[in-house]
Amino acid sequence: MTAVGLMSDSRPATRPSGPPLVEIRNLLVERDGRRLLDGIDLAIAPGRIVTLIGPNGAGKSTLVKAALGLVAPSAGTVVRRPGLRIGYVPQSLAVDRTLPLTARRFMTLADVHGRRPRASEIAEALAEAGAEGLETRSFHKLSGGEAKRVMLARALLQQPDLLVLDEAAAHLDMPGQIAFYRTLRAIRDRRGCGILMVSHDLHLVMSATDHVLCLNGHVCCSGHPDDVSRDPAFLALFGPLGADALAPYHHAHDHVHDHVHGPGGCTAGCGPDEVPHDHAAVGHHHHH
Ligand SMILES: Nc1ncnc2c1ncn2[C@@H]1O[C@H](COP(=O)(O)OP(=O)(O)OP(=O)(O)O)[C@@H](O)[C@H]1O
Repeated sequence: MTAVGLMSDSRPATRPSGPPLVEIRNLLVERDGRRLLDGIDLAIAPGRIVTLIGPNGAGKSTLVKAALGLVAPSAGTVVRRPGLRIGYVPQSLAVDRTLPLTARRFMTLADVHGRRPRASEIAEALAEAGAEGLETRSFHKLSGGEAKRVMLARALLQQPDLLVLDEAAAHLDMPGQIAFYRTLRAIRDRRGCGILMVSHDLHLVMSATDHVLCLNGHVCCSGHPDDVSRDPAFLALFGPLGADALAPYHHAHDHVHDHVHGPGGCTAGCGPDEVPHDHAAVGHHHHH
Protein backbone atom coordinates (compact mmCIF):
# COMPACT_ATOMS: atom_id res chain seq x y z
CA MET A 1 0.00 0.00 0.00
CA THR A 2 1.29 3.40 -0.85
CA ALA A 3 0.89 6.43 1.31
CA VAL A 4 -1.23 8.16 -1.28
CA GLY A 5 -4.03 6.63 -3.25
CA LEU A 6 -6.37 5.32 -0.61
CA MET A 7 -8.63 8.09 -1.68
CA SER A 8 -8.88 10.14 -4.78
CA ASP A 9 -6.84 13.25 -5.47
CA SER A 10 -6.12 15.16 -2.30
CA ARG A 11 -5.98 18.60 -3.90
CA PRO A 12 -8.83 20.78 -2.71
CA ALA A 13 -11.95 20.98 -4.80
CA THR A 14 -12.44 24.55 -3.69
CA ARG A 15 -9.60 26.94 -4.20
CA PRO A 16 -8.39 28.74 -1.13
CA SER A 17 -9.79 32.23 -1.03
CA GLY A 18 -9.56 35.24 1.19
CA PRO A 19 -7.08 35.99 3.93
CA PRO A 20 -5.73 33.13 6.04
CA LEU A 21 -7.93 31.90 8.86
CA VAL A 22 -4.90 31.71 11.09
CA GLU A 23 -1.45 33.02 10.35
CA ILE A 24 1.49 32.13 12.55
CA ARG A 25 4.82 33.78 12.00
CA ASN A 26 8.14 32.87 13.49
CA LEU A 27 6.49 31.40 16.56
CA LEU A 28 8.61 30.65 19.60
CA VAL A 29 7.11 28.92 22.62
CA GLU A 30 9.36 28.49 25.62
CA ARG A 31 8.28 26.87 28.87
CA ASP A 32 10.51 26.08 31.85
CA GLY A 33 13.52 27.20 29.87
CA ARG A 34 12.80 24.73 27.05
CA ARG A 35 11.97 25.60 23.48
CA LEU A 36 8.83 23.63 22.73
CA LEU A 37 8.37 25.34 19.38
CA ASP A 38 10.86 27.40 17.48
CA GLY A 39 10.62 29.35 14.25
CA ILE A 40 7.21 28.07 13.21
CA ASP A 41 5.41 29.63 10.28
CA LEU A 42 1.97 28.32 9.47
CA ALA A 43 -0.87 29.84 7.51
CA ILE A 44 -4.18 28.07 7.14
CA ALA A 45 -6.21 29.29 4.20
CA PRO A 46 -9.96 28.68 3.83
CA GLY A 47 -10.62 25.34 2.18
CA ARG A 48 -7.26 23.86 3.09
CA ILE A 49 -6.57 20.76 5.16
CA VAL A 50 -3.34 21.10 7.12
CA THR A 51 -2.01 18.16 9.09
CA LEU A 52 0.62 18.26 11.80
CA ILE A 53 2.72 15.15 12.17
CA GLY A 54 5.72 14.43 14.34
CA PRO A 55 6.91 12.17 17.14
CA ASN A 56 5.66 12.33 20.72
CA GLY A 57 6.67 15.59 22.31
CA ALA A 58 7.24 17.27 18.95
CA GLY A 59 4.99 20.17 19.91
CA LYS A 60 1.93 19.30 17.83
CA SER A 61 -0.59 19.94 20.60
CA THR A 62 1.30 23.04 21.66
CA LEU A 63 1.08 24.40 18.13
CA VAL A 64 -2.64 23.65 17.97
CA LYS A 65 -3.13 25.45 21.28
CA ALA A 66 -1.10 28.39 20.04
CA ALA A 67 -3.27 28.56 16.91
CA LEU A 68 -6.38 28.55 19.10
CA GLY A 69 -4.95 31.24 21.36
CA LEU A 70 -4.65 28.94 24.37
CA VAL A 71 -0.88 29.13 24.53
CA ALA A 72 0.85 32.50 24.51
CA PRO A 73 3.81 32.92 22.16
CA SER A 74 7.17 33.71 23.74
CA ALA A 75 8.00 35.44 20.47
CA GLY A 76 6.47 35.72 17.03
CA THR A 77 2.83 36.31 16.16
CA VAL A 78 -0.39 34.35 15.91
CA VAL A 79 -3.13 36.18 14.05
CA ARG A 80 -6.63 34.77 13.74
CA ARG A 81 -9.02 36.27 11.20
CA PRO A 82 -11.41 38.62 13.03
CA GLY A 83 -14.63 36.85 13.95
CA LEU A 84 -13.16 33.45 13.17
CA ARG A 85 -15.50 30.63 14.18
CA ILE A 86 -13.67 27.55 15.36
CA GLY A 87 -15.04 24.05 15.78
CA TYR A 88 -12.88 21.94 18.05
CA VAL A 89 -12.86 18.15 18.16
CA PRO A 90 -10.92 16.99 21.22
CA GLN A 91 -8.93 13.81 21.36
CA SER A 92 -11.45 12.36 23.75
CA LEU A 93 -13.96 13.69 26.19
CA ALA A 94 -14.26 13.18 29.92
CA VAL A 95 -17.98 12.91 30.44
CA ASP A 96 -19.38 11.74 33.77
CA ARG A 97 -20.22 8.14 33.06
CA THR A 98 -22.81 7.96 35.80
CA LEU A 99 -25.06 10.43 34.00
CA PRO A 100 -27.39 8.99 31.42
CA LEU A 101 -26.61 10.87 28.25
CA THR A 102 -27.82 10.11 24.76
CA ALA A 103 -25.88 11.34 21.77
CA ARG A 104 -28.75 13.73 21.01
CA ARG A 105 -28.70 15.09 24.55
CA PHE A 106 -24.94 15.54 24.27
CA MET A 107 -25.57 17.60 21.13
CA THR A 108 -28.32 19.70 22.69
CA LEU A 109 -25.92 20.75 25.46
CA ALA A 110 -23.70 22.50 22.92
CA ASP A 111 -23.43 26.26 23.14
CA VAL A 112 -23.95 27.65 19.64
CA HIS A 113 -22.98 31.29 19.86
CA GLY A 114 -24.93 31.77 23.06
CA ARG A 115 -27.97 29.58 22.38
CA ARG A 116 -28.90 25.92 22.30
CA PRO A 117 -28.91 24.22 18.90
CA ARG A 118 -32.21 23.53 17.16
CA ALA A 119 -33.29 19.94 16.51
CA SER A 120 -32.93 20.49 12.76
CA GLU A 121 -29.38 21.74 13.21
CA ILE A 122 -28.52 18.72 15.31
CA ALA A 123 -29.95 16.33 12.75
CA GLU A 124 -28.06 18.03 9.92
CA ALA A 125 -24.77 18.05 11.81
CA LEU A 126 -25.09 14.39 12.79
CA ALA A 127 -25.82 13.45 9.19
CA GLU A 128 -22.90 15.48 7.87
CA ALA A 129 -20.57 13.85 10.37
CA GLY A 130 -21.81 10.40 9.43
CA ALA A 131 -23.34 9.93 12.88
CA GLU A 132 -26.98 9.66 11.89
CA GLY A 133 -28.78 6.91 13.69
CA LEU A 134 -26.76 7.37 16.86
CA GLU A 135 -29.10 9.98 18.39
CA THR A 136 -30.78 7.74 20.89
CA ARG A 137 -27.70 5.72 21.79
CA SER A 138 -25.94 6.24 25.09
CA PHE A 139 -22.95 8.51 24.52
CA HIS A 140 -20.89 6.41 26.92
CA LYS A 141 -21.52 3.22 25.01
CA LEU A 142 -20.53 4.53 21.61
CA SER A 143 -17.43 3.04 20.03
CA GLY A 144 -14.37 5.26 19.66
CA GLY A 145 -15.24 5.93 16.03
CA GLU A 146 -18.88 6.66 16.76
CA ALA A 147 -18.03 9.03 19.61
CA LYS A 148 -15.54 10.82 17.37
CA ARG A 149 -18.26 11.41 14.78
CA VAL A 150 -20.65 12.75 17.39
CA MET A 151 -17.94 15.12 18.63
CA LEU A 152 -17.33 16.17 15.04
CA ALA A 153 -21.06 16.81 14.66
CA ARG A 154 -21.01 18.93 17.79
CA ALA A 155 -18.13 20.98 16.36
CA LEU A 156 -20.08 21.47 13.11
CA LEU A 157 -22.91 23.11 15.07
CA GLN A 158 -20.62 26.13 15.42
CA GLN A 159 -20.68 26.60 11.62
CA PRO A 160 -16.91 26.74 11.88
CA ASP A 161 -14.62 28.56 9.48
CA LEU A 162 -11.89 26.39 10.91
CA LEU A 163 -12.21 22.85 12.23
CA VAL A 164 -9.47 21.80 14.61
CA LEU A 165 -8.95 18.15 15.48
CA ASP A 166 -6.40 16.99 18.02
CA GLU A 167 -5.39 13.39 17.32
CA ALA A 168 -8.07 13.16 14.67
CA ALA A 169 -7.75 9.43 14.27
CA ALA A 170 -7.11 8.37 17.86
CA HIS A 171 -9.09 5.25 18.82
CA LEU A 172 -9.92 4.48 15.19
CA ASP A 173 -8.81 1.37 13.35
CA MET A 174 -7.50 1.66 9.83
CA PRO A 175 -10.83 1.43 7.98
CA GLY A 176 -12.27 3.77 10.58
CA GLN A 177 -9.53 6.30 9.96
CA ILE A 178 -9.95 6.13 6.19
CA ALA A 179 -13.68 6.65 6.54
CA PHE A 180 -13.22 9.48 9.02
CA TYR A 181 -10.72 11.34 6.83
CA ARG A 182 -13.09 10.91 3.90
CA THR A 183 -15.84 12.51 5.98
CA LEU A 184 -13.53 15.42 6.84
CA ARG A 185 -12.73 16.00 3.20
CA ALA A 186 -16.39 15.95 2.26
CA ILE A 187 -17.07 18.54 4.95
CA ARG A 188 -14.25 20.69 3.64
CA ASP A 189 -15.53 20.35 0.07
CA ARG A 190 -19.07 21.25 1.08
CA ARG A 191 -18.32 24.07 3.50
CA GLY A 192 -15.01 25.39 2.26
CA CYS A 193 -13.79 25.55 5.84
CA GLY A 194 -10.16 25.13 6.78
CA ILE A 195 -9.12 22.07 8.76
CA LEU A 196 -6.16 21.80 11.10
CA MET A 197 -5.50 18.36 12.48
CA VAL A 198 -2.91 16.43 14.38
CA SER A 199 -2.23 12.89 13.35
CA HIS A 200 0.11 10.08 14.14
CA ASP A 201 -0.66 7.83 11.23
CA LEU A 202 1.06 9.14 8.22
CA HIS A 203 0.03 6.62 5.57
CA LEU A 204 -3.62 7.28 6.06
CA VAL A 205 -3.49 10.99 6.62
CA MET A 206 -1.35 11.52 3.55
CA SER A 207 -4.26 10.93 1.25
CA ALA A 208 -6.58 13.20 3.21
CA THR A 209 -4.57 16.36 3.49
CA ASP A 210 -3.41 19.24 1.32
CA HIS A 211 -0.48 20.29 3.40
CA VAL A 212 1.66 18.43 5.90
CA LEU A 213 3.79 20.09 8.53
CA CYS A 214 6.35 17.71 9.93
CA LEU A 215 7.25 18.99 13.38
CA ASN A 216 9.97 18.24 15.84
CA GLY A 217 10.13 21.42 17.89
CA HIS A 218 10.86 23.17 14.61
CA VAL A 219 9.50 22.43 11.15
CA CYS A 220 11.48 19.51 9.75
CA CYS A 221 9.78 19.77 6.40
CA SER A 222 6.46 20.79 4.99
CA GLY A 223 4.50 20.77 1.80
CA HIS A 224 2.15 18.61 -0.21
CA PRO A 225 2.12 15.08 1.22
CA ASP A 226 3.65 13.64 -1.94
CA ASP A 227 6.64 15.91 -1.56
CA VAL A 228 6.98 15.51 2.18
CA SER A 229 6.89 11.72 1.98
CA ARG A 230 9.98 11.83 -0.24
CA ASP A 231 11.77 14.45 1.80
CA PRO A 232 15.05 13.32 3.36
CA ALA A 233 14.21 15.17 6.57
CA PHE A 234 10.94 13.30 6.72
CA LEU A 235 12.62 9.97 6.03
CA ALA A 236 15.22 10.70 8.69
CA LEU A 237 12.45 11.38 11.17
CA PHE A 238 10.06 8.57 10.32
CA GLY A 239 12.04 6.08 8.29
CA PRO A 240 10.94 4.80 4.89
CA LEU A 241 7.94 3.03 6.35
CA GLY A 242 6.60 6.24 7.71
CA ALA A 243 4.43 6.27 10.75
CA ASP A 244 4.92 2.66 11.80
CA ALA A 245 7.78 3.45 14.14
CA LEU A 246 6.63 6.96 14.80
CA ALA A 247 5.64 7.09 18.43
CA PRO A 248 8.84 6.01 20.22
CA TYR A 249 11.19 7.62 17.76
CA HIS A 250 13.23 10.61 18.75
CA HIS A 251 14.92 12.53 16.02
CA ALA A 252 18.58 13.41 16.48
CA HIS A 253 18.40 16.72 14.76
CA ASP A 254 21.87 17.97 14.04
CA HIS A 255 21.47 20.02 10.92
CA VAL A 256 21.00 23.76 10.98
CA HIS A 257 18.09 25.67 9.56
CA ASP A 258 18.29 29.31 8.71
CA HIS A 259 15.99 29.51 5.78
CA VAL A 260 12.35 29.53 4.76
CA HIS A 261 10.54 26.53 3.36
CA GLY A 262 8.08 26.94 0.57
CA PRO A 263 4.95 25.14 -0.51
CA GLY A 264 6.91 22.45 -2.27
CA GLY A 265 8.42 21.34 1.00
CA CYS A 266 12.09 21.08 1.63
CA THR A 267 14.35 19.24 -0.72
CA ALA A 268 17.61 17.37 -0.54
CA GLY A 269 18.09 17.47 3.20
CA CYS A 270 16.79 20.99 3.62
CA GLY A 271 19.15 22.35 0.98
CA PRO A 272 19.43 25.89 -0.37
CA ASP A 273 16.97 25.55 -3.25
CA GLU A 274 14.05 27.12 -1.49
CA VAL A 275 11.14 29.16 -2.68
CA PRO A 276 9.43 31.89 -0.68
CA HIS A 277 6.40 30.82 1.27
CA ASP A 278 2.92 32.07 0.56
CA HIS A 279 -0.31 32.28 2.51
CA ALA A 280 -1.51 28.86 1.57
CA ALA A 281 1.70 27.23 2.59
CA VAL A 282 3.96 26.70 5.49
CA GLY A 283 7.57 27.45 6.10
CA HIS A 284 9.83 28.22 8.95
CA HIS A 285 12.51 30.53 10.17
CA HIS A 286 14.91 29.84 12.93
CA HIS A 287 16.16 31.90 15.77
CA HIS A 288 19.91 31.81 15.81
N1 LIG B 1 2.75 23.93 29.75
C1 LIG B 1 3.88 23.28 29.53
N2 LIG B 1 4.96 23.53 30.29
C2 LIG B 1 6.12 22.89 30.07
N3 LIG B 1 6.30 21.97 29.11
C3 LIG B 1 5.26 21.66 28.33
C4 LIG B 1 4.00 22.30 28.49
N4 LIG B 1 3.15 21.79 27.57
C5 LIG B 1 3.85 20.88 26.87
N5 LIG B 1 5.10 20.80 27.32
C6 LIG B 1 6.19 19.95 26.75
O1 LIG B 1 6.35 20.35 25.42
C7 LIG B 1 6.69 19.25 24.59
C8 LIG B 1 5.71 19.18 23.44
O2 LIG B 1 4.44 18.75 23.94
P1 LIG B 1 3.19 18.56 22.98
O3 LIG B 1 2.08 18.01 23.80
O4 LIG B 1 2.95 19.80 22.22
O5 LIG B 1 3.75 17.44 21.98
P2 LIG B 1 2.95 16.54 20.94
O6 LIG B 1 3.72 16.60 19.66
O7 LIG B 1 1.53 16.93 20.88
O8 LIG B 1 3.15 15.11 21.61
P3 LIG B 1 2.25 13.77 21.58
O9 LIG B 1 2.40 13.18 20.21
O10 LIG B 1 2.94 12.93 22.60
O11 LIG B 1 0.86 14.13 21.93
C9 LIG B 1 6.67 18.04 25.51
O12 LIG B 1 8.01 17.74 25.86
C10 LIG B 1 5.86 18.50 26.72
O13 LIG B 1 6.29 17.83 27.87
